[in-house]
Amino acid sequence: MLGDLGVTLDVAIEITADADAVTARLLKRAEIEGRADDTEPVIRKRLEVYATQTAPLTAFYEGRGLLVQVDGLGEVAEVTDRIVGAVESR
Ligand SMILES: Nc1ncnc2c1ncn2[C@@H]1O[C@H](COP(=O)(O)OP(=O)(O)O)[C@@H](O)[C@H]1O
Repeated sequence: MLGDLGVTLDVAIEITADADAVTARLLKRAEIEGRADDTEPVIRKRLEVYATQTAPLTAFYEGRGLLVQVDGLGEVAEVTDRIVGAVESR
């Protein structure tokens, strides 16, 4: 699809964070924003779907030498700096 647009992919960034940290973030969002889908069973299901359907894609990008993993734990500003660093290193 990108090829049709004459665009090449420089990097694919995978932001990693363990399930407990992600669950805690979403439960906090539930408190703040009251999102009905931020309940523990729904979060667990979303993480399962990610693991089975989306995470396997990383092997595709890794095989092409495009994958960079960024640690998603820490303050938003720290994670942002890591992502910017990963993009700039390409
Ligand atoms: N580094 C972080 N530290 C703490 N909370 C975070 C961090 N990154 C994102 N969040 C919070 O986690 C929640 C989900 O993040 P978001 O990226 O919006 O997820 P979604 O993929 O559901 O859109 C949001 O409330 C966001 O503010």
